[in-house]
Amino acid sequence: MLQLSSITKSFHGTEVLKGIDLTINQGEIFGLIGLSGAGKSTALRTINLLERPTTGKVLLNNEDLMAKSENDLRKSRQKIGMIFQHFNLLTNKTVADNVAFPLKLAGWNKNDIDARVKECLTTVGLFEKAGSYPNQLSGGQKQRVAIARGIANHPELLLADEPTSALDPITKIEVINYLQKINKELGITIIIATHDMSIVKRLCNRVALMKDGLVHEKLDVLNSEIHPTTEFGKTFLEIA
Ligand SMILES: Nc1ncnc2c1ncn2[C@@H]1O[C@H](COP(=O)(O)OP(=O)(O)OP(=O)(O)O)[C@@H](O)[C@H]1O
Repeated sequence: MLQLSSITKSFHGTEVLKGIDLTINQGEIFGLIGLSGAGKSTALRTINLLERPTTGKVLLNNEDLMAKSENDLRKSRQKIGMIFQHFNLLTNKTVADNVAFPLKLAGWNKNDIDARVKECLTTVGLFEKAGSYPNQLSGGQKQRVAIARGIANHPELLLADEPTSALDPITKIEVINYLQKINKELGITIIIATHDMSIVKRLCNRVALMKDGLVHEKLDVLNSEIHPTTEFGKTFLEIA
């Protein structure tokens, strides 16, 4: 469903992505792993053009996102939800209004928004918190609201940038379980950038190990095990 082709990204003349090629299949949970600074978050953010690649192509269902007009790109982006390490909720809006936000932007009518907000909050087990404000919630609850917001517009793809890094180990498992649920029950393809190998082993079907702005090795995750073939891959998996 998604193809990244020869993606490069430079910031102020420094190339931080040096030619990323990746194909992500419909329905999989794919991990971007690697050391700090390897380019995981930047690679993830090129997928919805939050970071526009310097060169290369991003194909979503064979459509070239970089070639689209602003209006068409806005529509394509509605197929891609995103969640972040620090949740990025609107603190002055209720939980329900946070989830409603992308639907308002997409021009939904009020009745449809209300029904969809209820559905999404129920999916993440938080309907009873609809009227609360983000600062009244725990970290895990905030991330679940962010997941509800991320799936509100029926995306095909959810991008997750370090989704559990700000959470304690127990809460982390709770969030992982909800990500698994939306993948299985709603068929949403998920791409996760993370350092956290425990979530990768629990959740992902495949991973790309990144090093210095390149995909160093692509690996299958089978029965929560990853068997790298390169020296760097073996060392990384030992220490991670
Ligand atoms: N907006 C930016 N401006 C300048 N440099 C940036 C910007 N965003 C990322 N970089 C640089 O790009 C490189 C890759 O960063 P990125 O955050 O993608 O790595 P990462 O693998 O996700 O690291 P971490 O695990 O620490 O989040 C780093 O050297 C970083 O400093």
